[in-house]
Amino acid sequence: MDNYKLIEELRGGLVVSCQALADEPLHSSFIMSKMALAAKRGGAVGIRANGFEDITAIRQEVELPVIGIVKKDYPDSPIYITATMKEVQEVVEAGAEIVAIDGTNRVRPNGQLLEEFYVDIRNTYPNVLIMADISTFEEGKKASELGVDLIATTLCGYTDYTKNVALPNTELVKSLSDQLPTPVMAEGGYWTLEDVEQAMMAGAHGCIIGSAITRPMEITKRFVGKIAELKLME
Ligand SMILES: CC(=O)N[C@H](C=O)[C@@H](O)[C@H](O)[C@H](O)COP(=O)(O)O
Repeated sequence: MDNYKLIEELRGGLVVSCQALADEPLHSSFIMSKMALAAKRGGAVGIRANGFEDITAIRQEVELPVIGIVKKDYPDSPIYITATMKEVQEVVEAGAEIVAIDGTNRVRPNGQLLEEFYVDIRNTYPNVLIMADISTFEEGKKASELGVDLIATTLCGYTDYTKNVALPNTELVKSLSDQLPTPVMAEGGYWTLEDVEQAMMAGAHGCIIGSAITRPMEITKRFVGKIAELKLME
């Protein structure tokens, strides 16, 4: 599929993020591949996944566009989503069509700035689509000016300077969608049908949901929390 068609496939659709890190109960490529299958049967238009093994297993199970990332903690660096070319290579070799990278203005663990990293990716993998995971409007604007193919609001709430922002941030989706030519995926903290409605009304190209669909421990906590709140009111 050509890249223009691929971006169109995501329009008005739901991408399901199928991720469970090593410390999570469902950590398993097999389980993630079945989560992806369930998402596909439910009507998802794409999958977001982490790491070579999960992306490969998902690729074998479903024929949907995959947004690949590699989460890795580097000492002394706050950047953990696809931080260097090594992680990009892993995503591309696993077969993802889209690589999502940290799209903030923070310095990468290898000292690179976003613009240098972006040029390296384009030069090395000219056919791979680049999604910038950003946390603020300014970061989205810069990523758009660089020429990324897609912007996602993934990191809003997860950088030092946005950690107090309430999620989901549909206002950020609106300002990005209104002012930039680059398609914007609403991502981060989408839990209800109303949240999704607001994001789509705000002009989102599509919505990416993880925890509310694929993290049963978080889903359980949410219900348990509600019951605990009700008990306090008795
Ligand atoms: C901040 C960060 O590391 N986000 C990660 C990015 O891939 C995932 O852990 C999230 O699940 C994903 O962004 C979807 O968001 P939510 O799970 O809130 O629907």
